[in-house]
Amino acid sequence: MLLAIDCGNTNTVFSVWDGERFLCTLRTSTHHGRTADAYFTWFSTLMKHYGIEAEINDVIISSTVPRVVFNLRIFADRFFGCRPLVVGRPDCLLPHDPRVDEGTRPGPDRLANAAGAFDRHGGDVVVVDFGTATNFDVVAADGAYVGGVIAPGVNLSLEALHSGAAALPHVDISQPDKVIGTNTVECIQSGVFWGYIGLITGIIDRIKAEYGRPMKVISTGGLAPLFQQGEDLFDRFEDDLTMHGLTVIHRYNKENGVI
Ligand SMILES: Nc1ncnc2c1ncn2[C@@H]1O[C@H](COP(=O)(O)OP(=O)(O)OP(=O)(O)O)[C@@H](O)[C@H]1O
Ligand SMILES: CC(C)(CO)[C@@H](O)C(=O)NCCC(=O)O
Ligand SMILES: [K+]
Repeated sequence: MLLAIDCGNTNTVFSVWDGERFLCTLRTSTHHGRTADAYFTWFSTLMKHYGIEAEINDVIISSTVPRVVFNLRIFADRFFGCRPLVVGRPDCLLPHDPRVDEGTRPGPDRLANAAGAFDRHGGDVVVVDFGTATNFDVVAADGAYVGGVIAPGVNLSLEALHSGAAALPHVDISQPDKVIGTNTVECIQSGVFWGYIGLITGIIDRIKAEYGRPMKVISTGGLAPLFQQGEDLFDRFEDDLTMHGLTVIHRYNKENGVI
């Protein structure tokens, strides 16, 4: 079985894939100091808790935080006896090579999103991924990742207001009923929520205009549903898109004899 690890700047997600479906999805915060032993203690405890018996013999990692890969490699080697595939490294093949400026290293989560979106929908897709950053990943007709947009994430924007302005409290995101807030919290929520609606709409419209062909818009990431409510921004929401992309990349490497 395959263990797919999606390590973001805020959270790290482990999913076990049996070849047809995900048996479980486990989430922890990202810490570069976490050791291989600590990962295994956490992972095996939760697997036992959910009554899942999985014989893992392959591991694939997408990490937007380079430093955590060291301990995750030891984790894969020590507990599952395998050399993990690390997306973005030269020895991990991609079904379609990205077309970006020379020297650019697209985030592995974006490469996984592109592989997952192409597998499910074919090309001419834009993926909107709501993580620490909000990124828009454009997948061409032939499946290549061809770039996109990186914007500050929702929680990062809220945090920036709180840390940069002495009188502004920490606020959680929610959808305000109206735009004109009548207290500080409502004003912040309005700014970030409606500002974000404008950002998403504006960027998607501009991407479509520049791209010049009809495109599908797929959203992913924990906060995507919040922006879908009552708005017609995305064609689909697919929570497991990055993980699905990792299984696609793993399968491609297996078929091509890399592992
Ligand atoms: N309705 C909500 N209100 C507030 N926070 C939410 C809500 N829904 C999800 N979240 C949080 O939003 C964050 C976004 O989730 P997601 O897993 O997509 O990105 P992340 O893990 O934070 O980012 P990264 O992948 O860059 O580490 C998570 O921390 C999640 O707990
Ligand atoms: C944009 C993020 C932070 C989104 O997780 C990640 O994909 C990343 O670190 N990317 C590297 C730069 C790039 O994608 O062009
Ligand atoms: K993510």
